[in-house]
Amino acid sequence: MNGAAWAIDVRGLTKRYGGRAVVDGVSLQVAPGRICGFLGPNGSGKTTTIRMLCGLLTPDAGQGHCLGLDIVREAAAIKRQVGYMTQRFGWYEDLSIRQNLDFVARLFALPDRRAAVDAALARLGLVDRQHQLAGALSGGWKQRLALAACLIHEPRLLLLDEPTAGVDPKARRDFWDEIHRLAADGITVLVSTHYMDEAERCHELVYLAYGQVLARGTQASIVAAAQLSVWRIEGEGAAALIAPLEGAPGVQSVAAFGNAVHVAGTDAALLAQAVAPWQARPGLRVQPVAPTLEDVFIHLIHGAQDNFASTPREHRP
Ligand SMILES: Nc1ncnc2c1ncn2[C@@H]1O[C@H](COP(=O)(O)OP(=O)(O)OP(=O)(O)O)[C@@H](O)[C@H]1O
Repeated sequence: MNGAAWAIDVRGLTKRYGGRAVVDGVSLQVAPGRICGFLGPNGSGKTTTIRMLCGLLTPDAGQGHCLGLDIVREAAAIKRQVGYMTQRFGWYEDLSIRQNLDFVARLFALPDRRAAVDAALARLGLVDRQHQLAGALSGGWKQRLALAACLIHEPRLLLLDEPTAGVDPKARRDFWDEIHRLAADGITVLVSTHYMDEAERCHELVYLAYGQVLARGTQASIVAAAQLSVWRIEGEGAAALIAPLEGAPGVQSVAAFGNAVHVAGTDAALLAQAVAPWQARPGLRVQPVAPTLEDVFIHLIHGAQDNFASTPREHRP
C-alpha cells in the first residue's frame, strides 16, 4: 500500500518537552475504514501523538501523512477532514444540543448548517433531545453530543481520545456500535482507551509506553508475538502469593484478578517451576491458562518499566 492509500501513515514521530521525548519515534499505519485502538498507561504519549496526527502539534522529528496530506505542511487541510474528540469536550452547558451543533457547524463554515446539524442529530439518535440543554445531559448523552460534533463536517478520519471514560457500560456499548457503523461507511478511527473490552472491539491495536510503540497488530497477533506463558492461581489467600512470586526465577509479572493471581513469563519451564510449590497447597487451584490481551499488556508494561529503570537517567526519554 503506498502512502496515500493509508488513512494514517506516519514514521518516527517524536515530541520533546523540556528535553524529554514524551513521544519517541512512533510509527503508525492504519488503512481506511479500520478501527485502531491506541493503548498504554497514563502519560505514555497517546494524546500527544493524536495531536500531532491532526496538525495541532508540530513534531520535533518524524514525518508522514494523514488522509494523504502532509502532517506538517498541510496541517490546516487535515484539520478540516479530521474529527477530533478530546478528553474534555468543550460544549456550552447553557446551549441546547442543537445550538451546540450549530455552533460547531459555524466554526467549520459549513454551507448548509441546518442540513449538517439535522444529519448529525439523526446519526446519533439525538433528534428527540435536540432542545435539551447540554449541561443537563447524562455522561452517555454528552459523549454522543461530542461524537455528533466531531462528525458534523463529515470527516474521513476520527481521532477519539478516551471517548468513553467515565461512561456506563450500556452507553459504551452503544457508542462502540456507532463506531463500527462509521467504520463500515469507510471512516477510519483511531481511538485511545484504557478498557480491555474496547481494545477487543478494535480491528487492530497499538500499545505505547514511555512514548514508544511496544506492540502493534491484531489482538491475536499481539498475544501470539508475546510468547507468554500464564498460570492462574485461584482461591483463598491467592493475593498473598503476589509478594513471594514476584522476583522468583521465570516470573516476569504477577497481577491480581479478583480472587486469583495471574503469574506470567516467557520461559515456560522456569515459570512452571516457580508456581510448582503452590500446587499442593490446599484451597488453591493452580493451572496454566491461555494468555489474554490484558496479561500481555501487563507483561509489556512490566518489561518497559524494567528497561526504563535500567536506563541511565541522562538517557531516559
Ligand atoms: N504541553 C506539555 N508540556 C510538558 N509536558 C507535556 C505537555 N503535554 C504532555 N506532556 C507530558 O507528556 C507525557 C505524555 O502525555 P500524554 O497526554 O500524551 O499521555 P497519554 O498517553 O495521553 O496519557 P493519558 O492516558 O493519561 O491521557 C506526560 O508525561 C505529560 O505530562
